[in-house]
Amino acid sequence: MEQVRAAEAAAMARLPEGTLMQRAAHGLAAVCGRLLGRVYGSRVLVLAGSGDNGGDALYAGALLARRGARVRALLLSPERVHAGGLAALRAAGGRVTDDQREFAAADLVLDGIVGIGGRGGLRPEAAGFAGMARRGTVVAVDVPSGVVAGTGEVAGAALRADVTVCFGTYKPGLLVDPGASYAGVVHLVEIGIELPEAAVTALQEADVRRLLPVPDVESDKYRRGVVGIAAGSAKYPGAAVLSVAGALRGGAGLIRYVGSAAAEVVRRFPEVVVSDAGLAAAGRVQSWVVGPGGGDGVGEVLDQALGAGVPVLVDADGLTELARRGPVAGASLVLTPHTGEAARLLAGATGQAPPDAAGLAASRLATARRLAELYGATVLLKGSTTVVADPDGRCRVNPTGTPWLATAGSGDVLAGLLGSLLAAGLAPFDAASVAAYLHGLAGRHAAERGTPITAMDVATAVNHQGLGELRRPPRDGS
Ligand SMILES: NC(=O)C1=CN([C@@H]2O[C@H](COP(=O)(O)OP(=O)(O)OC[C@H]3O[C@@H](n4cnc5c(N)ncnc54)[C@H](O)[C@@H]3O)[C@@H](O)[C@H]2O)[C@@H](O)CC1
Ligand SMILES: Nc1ncnc2c1ncn2[C@@H]1O[C@H](COP(=O)(O)OP(=O)(O)O)[C@@H](O)[C@H]1O
Ligand SMILES: [K+]
Repeated sequence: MEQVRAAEAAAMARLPEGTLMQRAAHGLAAVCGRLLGRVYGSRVLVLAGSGDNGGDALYAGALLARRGARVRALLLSPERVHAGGLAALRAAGGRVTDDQREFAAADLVLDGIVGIGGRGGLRPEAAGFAGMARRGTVVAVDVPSGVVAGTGEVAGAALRADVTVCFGTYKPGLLVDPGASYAGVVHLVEIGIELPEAAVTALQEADVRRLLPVPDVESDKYRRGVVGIAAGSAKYPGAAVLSVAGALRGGAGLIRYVGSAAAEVVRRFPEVVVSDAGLAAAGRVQSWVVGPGGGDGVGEVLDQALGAGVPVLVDADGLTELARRGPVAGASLVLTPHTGEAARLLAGATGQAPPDAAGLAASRLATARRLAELYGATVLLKGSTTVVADPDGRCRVNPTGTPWLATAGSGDVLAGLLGSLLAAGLAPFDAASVAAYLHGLAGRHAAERGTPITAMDVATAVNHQGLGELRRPPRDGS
């Protein structure tokens, strides 16, 4: 958020005073007008805190009042309210109220309590609104109050918005849970600020299209990439089948499977080359996937993979084993923990007791970054919002996915898919973020009818036609 402030300061220095706030307020009022349909005669409540966020809300309230809305403003700190915003609202016919019942009666509530200047949990006078019954639409100004704009963390209560109108740039807190679940539909209003490359980004369809490997005339199966899958055990043979299913859809030219589920794997996928000897006997690969359903023998498998000189993806039982050892040097590593595994990994690296997994889910960006730094690895932290952190500090939030993906074995499919992209030569950070993107889209496609899906449905859906389009260059060649 420091970058946003610096960019705003630079723009403000160029522009007449108040220009950015006026742009923000006009964009905000326009969205509110569309949501209301008929502005004239509608009831609007502005919740105004003491900073510029309250200023935006009051100016937008004034614009709606000029169009005939009955606008009331509830001031959370009347002595420190944005004076210009309040004067504009009054001049337009709006009034100040202290009647909290306006909240339930309003057709539209503008949440201008705090924006990017919010610190700590909402103060008690504001927190009460978080749980209050409402009839109308709640529109958050820039960010739902109570959500930390830079991280998506929520310290205590936050206002639940139907729509968030953010200014200049999407704040990470609108894209990462738990914050994202408070934001509703997010609209961006351009206010003319120029930002440096953001610390947290999200892949767009065009990025995925650019990154996904497509075979050309010179390709052969080895050049397309060979992925090695060391997964499954007597107890969990299914994990082997599912990670191979994911890998087959990732675009590698050949899959070598090593482990005790070789018979199950070839029965289902005759195209896979299998062996039940060690990794060294498997032949050359360009990446190893270690751990899904790995069972007790996973330690030795991990040792062999780490010594193979190719990128290694460690998942599931492999992560538990890695946590026992703590950070290892030498290999290019991708770790794919859910929050429970992340807790173990943190404990393994710090020697402290494992932190509470729910707490890690509430601070997803910080958790992924910390693990990436501690293990010198690319970390894909799974869950309601998947985030990918690189040891070089970059971070991506995955924009696709659906809660239907929370089904046994879907993580195995993701591991195979990601391993396949590594073998095809994508850098670990790109491979992880593209895999999460495709996995999330496949999950959405499989769950299109709103019925439960299986992990194998997800793997199959990666080949769905819509996703296949991502591998085709656009017709204009751009
Ligand atoms: N700086 C700019 O040029 C622009 C800023 N804009 C708006 O300005 C906002 C940032 O404004 P500010 O820097 O004034 O900060 P905010 O208005 O976001 O918050 C600061 C105020 O809120 C109070 N506050 C902090 N934490 C609180 C909490 N937990 N509970 C209750 N009150 C709390 C503080 O005492 C302070 O008065 C942006 O989010 C955006 O809405 C827009 O107008 C666009 C242009
Ligand atoms: N609430 C949720 N919303 C969206 N995706 C989820 C949610 N919970 C889990 N997922 C996704 O489902 C997959 C589950 O993987 P994982 O936890 O490894 O399960 P398993 O080990 O059974 O395969 C991950 O891709 C994860 O991001
Ligand atoms: K707000």
